[in-house]
Amino acid sequence: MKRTPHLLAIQSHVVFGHAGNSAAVFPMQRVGVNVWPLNTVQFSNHTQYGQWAGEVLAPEQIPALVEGIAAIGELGHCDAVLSGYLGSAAQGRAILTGVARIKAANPKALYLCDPVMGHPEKGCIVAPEVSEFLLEEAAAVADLMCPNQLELDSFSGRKAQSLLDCLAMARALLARGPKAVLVKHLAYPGKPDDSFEMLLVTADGSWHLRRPLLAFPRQPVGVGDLTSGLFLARILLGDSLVAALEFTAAAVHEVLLETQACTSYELELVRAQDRIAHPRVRFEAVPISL
Ligand SMILES: Nc1ncnc2c1ncn2[C@@H]1O[C@H](COP(=O)(O)OP(=O)(O)O)[C@@H](O)[C@H]1O
Ligand SMILES: Cc1ncc(COP(=O)(O)O)c(C=O)c1O
Ligand SMILES: [Mg+2]
Repeated sequence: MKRTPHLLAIQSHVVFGHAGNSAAVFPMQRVGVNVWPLNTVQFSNHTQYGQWAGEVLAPEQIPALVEGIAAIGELGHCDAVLSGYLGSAAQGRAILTGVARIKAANPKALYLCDPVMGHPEKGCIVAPEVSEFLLEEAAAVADLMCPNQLELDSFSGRKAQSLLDCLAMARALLARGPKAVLVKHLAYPGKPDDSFEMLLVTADGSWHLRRPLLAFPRQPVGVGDLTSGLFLARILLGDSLVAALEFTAAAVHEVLLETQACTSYELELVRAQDRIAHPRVRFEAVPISL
């Protein structure tokens, strides 16, 4: 029988609704991964409501919790680490300490870093020390990085001018260490208005994927976290990087269709669970040749 993979997911938790682990844990479980959620914050709701209650986890708790799992002899079973929103660079460094400990226990373990920087237009910006940490420290350790366009622009210090420019920026990030860069959401002058696009770049090639852009009165939150989580889950389940991208795009699209049909602001993950596990739509990742 095939072993069920184990994944340590280090990101935020919201009591109500879906962002961070509250967007990613259930879908990763639903596709067949054992998830170990380590919540970096516990907030009442995601920050795009403009108000919330709750607390941030002290950075030293992250390696302490990892050490606790080592103490019961289970750390070597960890196949991957996922990290998302960081409250501070100190929390990021604590995650890297945890990743180093896990890689020592299981050298095959993968680390996916979602370099969450927030959306300035939605009133959510991370401190400059966090973006600097992500580029200068986390990129060197991460096996996979999943920025959106804003995050890629921030790493590059400029705005992308074309699809080829996005590709060049993703390759520059790849050169800092990751084996693959998934740009979860592309934006560039000339992109068709009705498409939502993603880009995968590895040492072996580059792939571009398009899916329909759906209309929402208010953009749902947690889509990036859902995307990174499903991408890593499918890789652990044995998909190639390209197959994991195609599955993820389809499953996320199914969630958005369900969310749109319910006219809900929060992602309809429970209602969409069968569609997550068995997406009915399919989008092809097309190789880009220069
Ligand atoms: N097919 C789609 N149609 C419309 N909006 C989408 C679609 N897919 C994702 N989105 C929206 O696009 C954004 C996702 O962008 P991205 O920058 O990858 O992620 P996030 O901000 O969630 O990390 C979110 O605002 C999400 O609600
Ligand atoms: C607590 C929390 N975690 C994570 C996120 C990231 O969500 P997204 O996937 O939309 O980038 C947000 C966004 O507001 C948030 O409030
Ligand atoms: Mg995000």
